[in-house]
Amino acid sequence: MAGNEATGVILAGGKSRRMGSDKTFMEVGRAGMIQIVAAELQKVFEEILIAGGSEETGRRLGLTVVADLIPGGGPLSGIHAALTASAHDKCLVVPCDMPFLKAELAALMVGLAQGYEVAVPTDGVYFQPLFAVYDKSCIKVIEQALRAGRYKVVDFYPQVRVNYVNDKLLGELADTGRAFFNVNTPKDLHQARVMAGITEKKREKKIAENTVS
Ligand SMILES: Nc1nc2c(ncn2[C@@H]2O[C@H](COP(=O)(O)OP(=O)(O)OP(=O)(O)O)[C@@H](O)[C@H]2O)c(=O)[nH]1
Ligand SMILES: [Mg+2]
Repeated sequence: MAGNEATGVILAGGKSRRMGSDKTFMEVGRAGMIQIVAAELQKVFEEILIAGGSEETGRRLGLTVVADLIPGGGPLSGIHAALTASAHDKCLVVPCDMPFLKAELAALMVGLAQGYEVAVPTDGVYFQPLFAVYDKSCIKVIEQALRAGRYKVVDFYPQVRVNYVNDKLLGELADTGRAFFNVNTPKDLHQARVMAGITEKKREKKIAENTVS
């Protein structure tokens, strides 16, 4: 899978307000969400950075944590810091609370970002700015947005070259509803655990039936 020419970034500098306590390592299936996300990205990226969060998170994962350089802008601050620190020009940015994301989709997005400054999935109405690829050439524009208090990630898109990727294209590779499922509330966490459990049971059934090895 093509990913060697890009850096994987996991955003982890949030306050988990809706969850009520730090959601980073909350378990879905067999591991903490950020551990699942890191393991999936490791299939594609040699360099993975954690944007925001504690040094302890980095130690537990064996990954480098980069602190927000212009704090207070939410995920946009994390994207900015990661682009500044990454070894590669392009960063595939994901949140720590997307436990069913797929490496195949990450690799596809990196490929679709070639020749663009941003590649973002869209259904024509909504964007997935936190499953998107950003180029270092966005740093200046993002910095201006942060300094002006324009924190909504998609707001800087009109200023750069964006590949708006029809999410039907991603849907050919994986169930995007599942892959982009985002755990924000205790209810979402419960649902994610149910989703993980169902799959696990299906897998065990398949193993029992000898249809997978
Ligand atoms: N580096 C960095 N990451 C952030 C920041 N704010 C949010 N994130 C991350 O961005 C991703 C999406 O944010 P949310 O799902 O809203 O997470 P959150 O901000 O912890 O949750 P709420 O407080 O409930 O909004 C998560 O992976 C967060 O950890 C920030 O200020 N800096
Ligand atoms: Mg979220």
